[in-house]
Amino acid sequence: MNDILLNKNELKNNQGIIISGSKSETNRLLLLQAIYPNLNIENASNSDDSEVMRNALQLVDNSSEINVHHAGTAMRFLTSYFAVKEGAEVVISGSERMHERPIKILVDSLNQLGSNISYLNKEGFPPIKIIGKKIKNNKVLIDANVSSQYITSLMLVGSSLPNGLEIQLKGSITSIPYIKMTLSVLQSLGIKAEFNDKTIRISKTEKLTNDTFVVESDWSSASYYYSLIALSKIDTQITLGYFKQNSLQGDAVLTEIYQNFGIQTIFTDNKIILKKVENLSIKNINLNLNNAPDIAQTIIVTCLGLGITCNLTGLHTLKIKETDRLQALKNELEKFGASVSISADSIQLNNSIDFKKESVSIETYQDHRMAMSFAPLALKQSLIIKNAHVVSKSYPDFWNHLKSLNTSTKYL
Ligand SMILES: O=C(O)C1=C[C@@H](OP(=O)(O)O)[C@@H](O)[C@H](O)C1
Ligand SMILES: C=C(OP(=O)(O)O)C(=O)O
Repeated sequence: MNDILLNKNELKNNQGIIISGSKSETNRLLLLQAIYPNLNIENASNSDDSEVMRNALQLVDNSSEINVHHAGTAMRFLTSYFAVKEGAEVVISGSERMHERPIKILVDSLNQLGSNISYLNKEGFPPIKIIGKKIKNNKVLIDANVSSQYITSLMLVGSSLPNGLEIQLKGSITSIPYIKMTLSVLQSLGIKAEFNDKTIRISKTEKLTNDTFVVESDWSSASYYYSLIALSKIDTQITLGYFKQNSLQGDAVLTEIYQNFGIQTIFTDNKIILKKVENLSIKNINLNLNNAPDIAQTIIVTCLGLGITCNLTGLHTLKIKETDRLQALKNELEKFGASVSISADSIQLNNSIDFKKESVSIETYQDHRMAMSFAPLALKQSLIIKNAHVVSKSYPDFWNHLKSLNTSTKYL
């Protein structure tokens, strides 16, 4: 499968869609399962990124080469895992893009603790070589402004260290809900962990008091249905499982954000019903998405589809994700005739547009979220999504699920 043609269409009624488990929760739990083998994970993610994590952690040989492909969480979480595993000797590499995604902040902190990690190519970037060490130190300082994944990575190994771990965060803290997710996962398994102001403390824990964790489905994946419903007629609705009202995932903020686009979220049992209840007449929206960077692409494409201008801020991390997402969005949104400006941490969609008769071809830059965030625009005009298979990084079922709602999904 390469490119996919989405002819202009309306949503069809359906029996509801079950989205697989959150990749963020799953990748945390897989690492914890490697430390605490009795841990039982239910509704785990079927994403490529979780598969990469699973395979890497199943290595029996202490001396191995691991390729994490595009999986940022796997790259960062596995670095700490092997760095504190006495006797391990591994090389971790990834896709070309992964070798442009910085890791120095995490490596410096681990080496400060007593690890032995070196760069095989460019200083500060994967591939890296790790020689696992027994870590006796229990205090570490880390820059918190570039990626919360570095902090999660340290938190996940903290309870396995002989003296636990105290992590001091330096500077402003980015993507905070992901740190809180890690904290909640640890606490719910019975690991003593606290996060006050700029200090995180994880206590040494031999055994989990609760050894089953049910992963909630992935809210970032749900965002594409919010966009589809936002671009549909009043009363259109869709049911998604399995979600809960008290989510650990910051992207559950979708329920609030999409009220701006006339969408109501109804929680019933373990599912949500998204329903378009109003055609609101807002013309412009301003949002700081520092807490929910992964839904920025979804939201700006919804705005384009609805003819709303928008100003999204707090997005400095988008430049170091699967692609430079700010530049990629600008390139693709401008194909529709939109005027888009970007800065180091923001993006503005400045005008509304007229949709075209001919299909528009969307480049996806090896970024699953470029493919999935543009797909809902097929309710407004025909699209060709290039390299459509990229979605499997987080949501392998995406095109099949979309097809169950929309008759015309054609592989080219
Ligand atoms: O911890 C996690 O599971 C994630 C943290 C976020 O990254 P940053 O902290 O680098 O923004 C997010 O964008 C990513 O998709 C998943
Ligand atoms: C940024 C993402 O993932 P990662 O950083 O784990 O590659 C994402 O899924 O949008």
